[in-house]
Amino acid sequence: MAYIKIFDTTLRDGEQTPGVTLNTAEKVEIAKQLARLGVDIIEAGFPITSTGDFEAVSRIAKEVSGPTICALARTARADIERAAQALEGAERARIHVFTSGSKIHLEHMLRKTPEEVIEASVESVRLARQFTGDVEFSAQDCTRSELAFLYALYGAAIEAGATVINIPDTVGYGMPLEYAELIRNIRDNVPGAKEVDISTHCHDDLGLAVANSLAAIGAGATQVECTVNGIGERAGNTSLEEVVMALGTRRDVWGHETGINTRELYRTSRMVAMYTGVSVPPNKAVVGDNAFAHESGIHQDGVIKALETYEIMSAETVGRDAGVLVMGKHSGRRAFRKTLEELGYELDDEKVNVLFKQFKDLCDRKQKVTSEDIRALIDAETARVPQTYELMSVQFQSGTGMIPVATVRLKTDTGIYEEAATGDGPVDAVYRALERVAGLPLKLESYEIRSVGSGKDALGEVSIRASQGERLVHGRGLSTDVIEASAQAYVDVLNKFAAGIGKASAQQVATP
Ligand SMILES: CC(=O)SCCNC(=O)CCNC(=O)[C@H](O)C(C)(C)COP(=O)(O)OP(=O)(O)OC[C@H]1O[C@@H](n2cnc3c(N)ncnc32)[C@H](O)[C@@H]1OP(=O)(O)O
Ligand SMILES: CC(C)C(=O)C(=O)O
Repeated sequence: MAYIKIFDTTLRDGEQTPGVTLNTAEKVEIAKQLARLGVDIIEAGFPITSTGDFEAVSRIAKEVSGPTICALARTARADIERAAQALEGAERARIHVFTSGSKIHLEHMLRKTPEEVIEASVESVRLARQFTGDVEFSAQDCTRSELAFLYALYGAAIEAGATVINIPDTVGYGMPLEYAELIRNIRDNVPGAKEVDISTHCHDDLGLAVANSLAAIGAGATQVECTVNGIGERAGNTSLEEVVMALGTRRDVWGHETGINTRELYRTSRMVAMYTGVSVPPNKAVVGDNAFAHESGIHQDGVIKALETYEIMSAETVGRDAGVLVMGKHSGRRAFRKTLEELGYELDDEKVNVLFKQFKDLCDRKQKVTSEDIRALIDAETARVPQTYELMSVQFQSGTGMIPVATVRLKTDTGIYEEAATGDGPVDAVYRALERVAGLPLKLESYEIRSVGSGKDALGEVSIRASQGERLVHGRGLSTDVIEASAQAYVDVLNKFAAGIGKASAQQVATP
């Protein structure tokens, strides 16, 4: 079993995410959280970049204890001296010197010969060693570099004093088997490589950053560079939470351990998402909203019976609330009943079946059905009286410059009846049409509408009070369509009058 060092570069490569800038206070807060999380190394910044970056590294070096604090530098004296200056006061300091390894970078970007690159690297590593005994050396673009040059370059860097050699897949070009082979080759062919830490630094251009990092660990790498939520340049870096949970959940495969307190993973992810403004996609492994949510009936039935049927790790392990059942159109009766119980309702099978049907109908009309929606369905159902009148359909037309007109269709014991009427507004037109069908003049005493849940497909709940003579009745309707909810409330009133419910003495409702 090996100990895999977690090198977090959220504050350096993570901040290279297009559009992201963190201020010093935010960086210090994140660094403190990374220390609580238990990362081994925090790459706090690239101090030559700006005064702000220098200050952030400087404060983190002085204020954050536990992890080694690292600063990035090109193979340039000014970069290295600035990095060393920023790291003053750190409990443990590392300077990370980088150059490039590929022909493409040497010819087009650095415009240096291989010999010049080796010479600058050796000088820079030596200079960095004058400030700290912990020097990491990287050559960008290793996966597109010639092996012979990499052997010479890394060999020279180790000889000059590098204590960690990092093998970046800078452009996310490597394939897992190929990248593992590269790590193995460097380990076996670079003099001194077995005496230093070999590190991975992968980008996610082809969605393989985590897979490549794991493959490298399998080939002998002992340090993984990664970022919280996988943020970083272009498509981002290896996601810290994914690589850590892959190592932990499949210890049977990898046989390694990390120093990460996984219970801090979710909180760290939330903090980074909040400060960077880069939100986590819902389907993101480990920290996404849906990572421990179960929506379909068969899965829900499984996890209610035993969590391990559909969960390979528990939500609590990564610091989240237990897996949740998301009620939606794919949910089944078992999950629905469990949700009712959690909401505090104990209902018999018959009621559950009626509600389940209403719930499924609602799911067809509404994107997200919330607990509040379910509660509203239960309230409406439990307050239900015998259905003398059943609303079959309601249609209306209204608009600027036209008189609203509504057509309603009601079913009773004696048949189906339809009437149309105009009104001052669509609800008034609907109520007049209903009044005609029922043949029962009612006085509307009050009308209230409120939204249940949020969003444009929230349910509208309409409550009305209507009287006939001395009798006063309260009716309720619930629908994603507020006019339909208004009609339902009126029909509820009609049914209550028909059932003899009301404040005053019973009075027969006219049959249409
Ligand atoms: C793969 C990575 O993530 S690498 C890190 C990327 N991060 C950043 O670039 C941080 C933000 N960068 C910056 O603020 C600026 O680019 C600075 C301050 C670093 C440099 O700014 P400038 O001096 O204006 O240079 P500019 O950015 O235009 O060009 C980069 C220069 O660095 C050189 N360079 C690039 N990498 C290296 C290296 N590893 N070692 C030495 N020189 C290098 C380039 O060849 C180029 O030199 P040139 O101007 O002589 O052609
Ligand atoms: C500085 C190096 C390690 C880097 O960020 C890369 O190659 O992607």
